[in-house]
Amino acid sequence: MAPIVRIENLTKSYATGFQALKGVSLDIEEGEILALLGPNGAGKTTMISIVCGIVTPTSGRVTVAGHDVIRDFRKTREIIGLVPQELTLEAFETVFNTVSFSRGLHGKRPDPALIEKILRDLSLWDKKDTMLRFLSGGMRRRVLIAKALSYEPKILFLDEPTAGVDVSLRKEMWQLVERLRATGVTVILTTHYIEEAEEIADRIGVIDKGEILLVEDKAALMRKLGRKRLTVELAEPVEAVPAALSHYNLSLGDDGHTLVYDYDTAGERTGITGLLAALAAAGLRMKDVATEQSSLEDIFVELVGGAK
Ligand SMILES: Nc1ncnc2c1ncn2[C@@H]1O[C@H](COP(=O)(O)OP(=O)(O)OP(=O)(O)O)[C@@H](O)[C@H]1O
Repeated sequence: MAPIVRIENLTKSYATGFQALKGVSLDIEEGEILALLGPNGAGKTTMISIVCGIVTPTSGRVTVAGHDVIRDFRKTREIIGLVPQELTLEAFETVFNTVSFSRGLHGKRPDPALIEKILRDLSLWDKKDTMLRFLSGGMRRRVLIAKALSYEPKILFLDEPTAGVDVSLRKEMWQLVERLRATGVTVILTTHYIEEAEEIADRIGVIDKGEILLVEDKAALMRKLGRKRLTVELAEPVEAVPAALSHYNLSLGDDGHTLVYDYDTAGERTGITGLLAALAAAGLRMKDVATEQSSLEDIFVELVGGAK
């Protein structure tokens, strides 16, 4: 199937001469949840803004459902919902009217039942008659999402949807994204919360200094770059790693009470069985064994740190 969004060799130099994007190419598949991770200033908002037709690229091309985002601007804007970072809302308008108005702006017939459903899904229904200026920051952010959903986009861009949102609301938003995906909507979100990407994304893109460092299926990424650590707690401490175990590259921890073994999860053989047998053969008694898996955060820090 052709990708729903195709980004080809996109560059962007701002009037200041700053090059925010340096040749980005990316295909986004219909129905997926793609999380874009990257440090501040990486170029995430610039890229999203170009896809949404708000910023013009310096060179390169973007198509949405086969339509060029510059030439067929109207068509592509109909398909895309954008939830921006900034909270720009009409202070004196009510929640319900703002969201309904947004639907009308996109040329859709009024649909109060749909607006009600969206507001209920976002826990905003009890605020429907409240003026926007009386809402909290988290509620305003949800109004921005409701506005974008009001015209039933096929693709939804969320620029840091949960920044400054409390934990329970963040979880609610994740559930909402899941429900949207279940209805076939493609979701692209930028985030600083790696936990968020780990929780909800199908694929993860890492962007830094205007370049895509990688785009990969989340599970494959964890398998490929993930490392595991086995920590063996010894019944009696040792002063050094026994010579018979030297080829395992173990390190001694906790004043000789633990032996630590790092291994690659991508390898066919981890060597754990052999290691445990060798420990027993060397006369070391084990009190406990624990493993931990590197998180997406470790992987991200390694990638972006390594690119500096
Ligand atoms: N209108 C502009 N004029 C000049 N430079 C800009 C403009 N907009 C963005 N930039 C610069 O381009 C770079 C990329 O910005 P962008 O907002 O795309 O990053 P981001 O990855 O979204 O960052 P954040 O996570 O902080 O939102 C930054 O260095 C920013 O200062």
